[in-house]
Amino acid sequence: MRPHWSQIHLRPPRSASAPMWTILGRPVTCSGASPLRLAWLAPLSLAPRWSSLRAAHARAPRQRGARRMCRAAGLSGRVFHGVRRRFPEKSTVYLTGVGGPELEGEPCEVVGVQQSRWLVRFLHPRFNGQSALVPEECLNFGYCVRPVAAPGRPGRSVETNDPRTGRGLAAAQKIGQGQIIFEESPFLITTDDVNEVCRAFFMMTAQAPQGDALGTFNALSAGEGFSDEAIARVQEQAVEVLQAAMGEAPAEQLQTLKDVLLRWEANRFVQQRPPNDADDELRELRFAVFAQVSRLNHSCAPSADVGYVFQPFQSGSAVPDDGKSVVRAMRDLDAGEALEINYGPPQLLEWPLARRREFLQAQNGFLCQCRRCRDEANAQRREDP
Ligand SMILES: C[S@@+](CC[C@H](N)C(=O)[O-])C[C@H]1O[C@@H](n2cnc3c(N)ncnc32)[C@H](O)[C@@H]1O
Repeated sequence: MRPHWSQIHLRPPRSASAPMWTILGRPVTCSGASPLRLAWLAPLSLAPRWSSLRAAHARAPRQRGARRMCRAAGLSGRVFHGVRRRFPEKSTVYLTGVGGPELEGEPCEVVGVQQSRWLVRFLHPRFNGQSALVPEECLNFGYCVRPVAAPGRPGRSVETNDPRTGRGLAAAQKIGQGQIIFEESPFLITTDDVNEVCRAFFMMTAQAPQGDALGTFNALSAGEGFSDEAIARVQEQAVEVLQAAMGEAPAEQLQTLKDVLLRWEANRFVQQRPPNDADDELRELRFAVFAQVSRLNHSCAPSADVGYVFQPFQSGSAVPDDGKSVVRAMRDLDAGEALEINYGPPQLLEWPLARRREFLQAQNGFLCQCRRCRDEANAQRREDP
């Protein structure tokens, strides 16, 4: 019989060889490798419910201009479906309202779903890699760093460079309208909290050189065309993160975090499940960064489109490719034609030049230099010298 949550008291293991938790005062020993089935973690009576968790998230300080409603994105290669939520494999999640104050905010890695609970592995070394089963209302998503996988259907796109828009992609061959150009899973997924972005960066740094995520991230655009206003906002965020963590913002660390946040801002894609995906009750807003998709430039006359594949919700299972991004041709493309997407809402394509540029400057931090904008700006200058 399972003990009631109030009878469970969890303590960090006393030694590396004999990790120990106590239930009703009796020590429970488990091997670090196997999940600690007995010590399932039940919520405290005052644990926040779904609704309050959601409200708390909504109340959390948001970055100005953090949301780009425009760009759809994928999740990761393999996603676990829980009772009502999905977490990419190896997500870092934080415990909340479970096991007592010493476990509040404890970071764990998602391993899977069992018996309608999430199987998580404690990340802190004092837990010796032990696992626990946790009710899903006691988990908050933080970030996920994944190995960089080669995009599906290689050879259909090539890298390009343009002094106005930076590096980009072009069709490597003729591609028919509606055809898939490539598919890709992101290597970095975060919430819209800059602290989580910085934590993810430190995890990528710790994994290097084994992991390729750091190198891939550093090779992405650092928001080269960003306006002074956008740079000042990112600088403010980096100072806040450092002051909260260290009480000061030394110049070297400040520059590092500023670069990290600029890269993230320039390359993240908003991921949110469609509203009709009713099973996924907590439709959390997540940001995804890709090795290839993040190379797609914006155009006000786009040639490509990014969509994503969402598998039907199946509680308690892992689904490969759920949320994977799929890049398709919006029209027939010749070899060498630029692959460009619309970073804005669909109606942006109907707006006049000034409104489009204003929107992209405010939401994405750069002055649009796509062919259509340049042509229209030149035409206006000729008409109104
Ligand atoms: C997702 S990245 C695209 C790849 C990027 N050009 C690179 O060099 O890696 C977005 C960044 O590319 C640049 N960019 C994309 N589309 C642009 C456009 N239409 N006009 C000017 N800059 C653009 C901006 O610097 C933007 O922050």
